[in-house]
Amino acid sequence: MTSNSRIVALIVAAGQGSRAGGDIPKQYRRIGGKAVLAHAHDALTAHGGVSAIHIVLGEGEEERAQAVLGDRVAHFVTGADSRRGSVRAGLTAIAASGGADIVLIHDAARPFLPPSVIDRLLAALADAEGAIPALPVADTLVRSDGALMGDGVDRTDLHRVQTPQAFRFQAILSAHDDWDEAREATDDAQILRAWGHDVILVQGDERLEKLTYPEDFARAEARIVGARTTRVGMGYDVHRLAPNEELWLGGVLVPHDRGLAGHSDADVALHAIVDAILGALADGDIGSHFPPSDPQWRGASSDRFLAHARDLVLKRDGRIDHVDLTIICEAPKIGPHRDAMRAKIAEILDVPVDRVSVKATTTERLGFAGRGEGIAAQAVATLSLPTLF
Ligand SMILES: Nc1ccn([C@@H]2O[C@H](COP(=O)(O)OP(=O)(O)OP(=O)(O)O)[C@@H](O)[C@H]2O)c(=O)n1
Ligand SMILES: C[C@](O)(CO)[C@H](O)COP(=O)(O)O
Repeated sequence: MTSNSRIVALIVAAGQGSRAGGDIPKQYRRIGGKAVLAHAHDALTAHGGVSAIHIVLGEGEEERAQAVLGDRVAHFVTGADSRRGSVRAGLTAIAASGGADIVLIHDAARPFLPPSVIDRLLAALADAEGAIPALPVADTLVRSDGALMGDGVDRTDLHRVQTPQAFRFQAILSAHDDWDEAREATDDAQILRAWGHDVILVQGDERLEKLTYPEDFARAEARIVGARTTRVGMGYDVHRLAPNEELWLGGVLVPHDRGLAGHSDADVALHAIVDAILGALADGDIGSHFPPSDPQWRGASSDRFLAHARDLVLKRDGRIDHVDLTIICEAPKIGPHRDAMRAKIAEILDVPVDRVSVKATTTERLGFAGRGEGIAAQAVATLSLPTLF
């Protein structure tokens, strides 16, 4: 694998989910408010190396799939009666749309995919045409003899095999094309191996468990709901007060004899909140998302920057628990505008207004704010994010 390798993900989601029961196939059921298929898509997209996602669906399921995927992007392919047939249909579609160097074949029914597993798989492809995640079997294994226990099975060297399975694309495509249709195979690594290639085992992950039976969903739900962490970020910004400028503060146009100067509308309060949210996400700062050198942000309303920060939180399945803003200036008085600012910030962040605090202070006429040369703002944002990975 080189850093230029084109890595394409293939999610198989054309099964009936008959063992899982329920009214709809398991890939469309929700865990933590998000469809199983969307979890799998997000996990693959979150790995920066994946350049395209193909999803194999049951016949006529495109609308249902797009409904649960929202604005996530994927190429849809119609599947077959067996998982093997569905994978083959997906590989054929990838070949027809430009091919790939590497393909990651993944069950939609394995929604929790840590990026570290993908890293291990891709690294292993330096030494083989295929690599799969596997976990050693830990329990005692026995055959059943009706309701009775039969002979024990030696568990030495036995592993549970998971997905995604990583392959050099041409190798797995050829192996599938050459496979005897009369035989079944429960995974793609068997097909590659039967064609004469080595497949490397890398360490799998307990979180990758496949959703197969009804009780698996309750466990998955408990995992995602329980596993959240609180993140706190802080932001600070200053802009200069200048004549002939409008004064935008906290998303509100405040009447004043001067306004704040800057590349955008210079709303120092919203900028501080954006940086606080980005800080909690550990995702750079406002300048790295909206470079001042980019002319498209000249005079831009800072509402857009704050909406962008909100969307980054939502994309990570996060929630904005609280924002605390302090505006530091001698004038104008913030009190008369406080409620309008709180309402506006809450509207942009799409949170109840009681999660937004706006405070103000002077610096007792000391420093640049005290002399009325500029306005400063600082903010603290508290987020709740999933901690699965
Ligand atoms: N004809 C099929 C069968 C399975 N799959 C996909 O293969 C993955 C793993 O299969 P499995 O857990 O066996 O899913 P189902 O076949 O849906 O389950 P069941 O056997 O209980 O009906 C699932 O994401 C499933 O959607 C597929 O794309 N096409
Ligand atoms: C491919 C697979 O996920 C590897 O463990 C598994 O074999 C697919 O599930 P199935 O029940 O065998 O269809």
